[in-house]
Amino acid sequence: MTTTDVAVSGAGLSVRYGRTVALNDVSFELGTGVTGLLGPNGAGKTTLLRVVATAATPDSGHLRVLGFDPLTGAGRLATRRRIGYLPQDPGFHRSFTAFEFVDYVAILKELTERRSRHAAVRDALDAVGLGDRRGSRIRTLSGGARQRVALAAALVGDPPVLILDEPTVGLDPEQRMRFRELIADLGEQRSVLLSTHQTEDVMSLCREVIVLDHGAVRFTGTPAELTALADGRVWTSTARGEGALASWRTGTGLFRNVGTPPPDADLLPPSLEDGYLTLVDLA
Ligand SMILES: Nc1ncnc2c1ncn2[C@@H]1O[C@H](COP(=O)(O)OP(=O)(O)OP(=O)(O)O)[C@@H](O)[C@H]1O
Repeated sequence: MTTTDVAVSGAGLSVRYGRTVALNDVSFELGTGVTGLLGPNGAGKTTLLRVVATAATPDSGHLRVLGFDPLTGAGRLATRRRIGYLPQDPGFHRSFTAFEFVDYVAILKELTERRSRHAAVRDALDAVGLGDRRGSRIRTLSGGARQRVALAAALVGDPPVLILDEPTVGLDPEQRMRFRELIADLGEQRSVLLSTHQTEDVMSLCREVIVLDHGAVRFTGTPAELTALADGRVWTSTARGEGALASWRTGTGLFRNVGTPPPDADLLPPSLEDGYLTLVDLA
């Protein structure tokens, strides 16, 4: 990545909660496109997203968002105007309509001029396909539509950087596919940081992947490079494989194993999930 491509960068970021080290010396760069953030529960993903979205302050380290320093007062405001954040729990006021909720977020983002703000709210709801539902109360919407309202709130004001915390969680396969289409479109012009447990989302959407484990960056690279970590490390066998980090009987009755194969193993091409498992299991 050349310096001019870098929209967001972090260096040596650390966050502690009492004795828990949530982030430990994390450095990363985001360019245009979708960057996936993978990691086991408690790895520090939400903490990192909150730091980038200026919702949490690191104990140490540096952050740059589009040339601004969000850790200073003036830089924080400039950053907030340029970042859209979809948190894990958007904290909806369920009696709000979709329009009222997105408008409320737009006010928090300090879009103060009413007429242009309302136009921005309509644009954001149109972008997520909810233009005709903007008067619906949030409590009457399906889970997928609610997630789209949360995405519209992140999109209002058309920020060039989007931070999305597990946006496809709880969605059915069709809704997930629709969300993927939306996120892919958004990533064409913007920098999107997407935290997810869905390795398929990463494979189909992301230009780059960051793997966090125990608060530290374990991997940065392309989805193909993450997959390649498990080259020669996935095999099939009639019994549970010795030397396997993970081993399970598949629908065919044969075992699929990930780990260190025996010399005569029947090797399989790895998936991105295999690469990820290899990495975090070896931690
Ligand atoms: N406000 C807080 N107070 C105390 N500990 C916290 C707080 N927020 C996070 N932690 C701890 O920091 C660590 C990282 O949590 P974080 O939520 O960032 O992980 P995560 O990778 O997003 O997990 P998940 O995939 O389960 O959402 C965990 O050990 C968590 O318990």
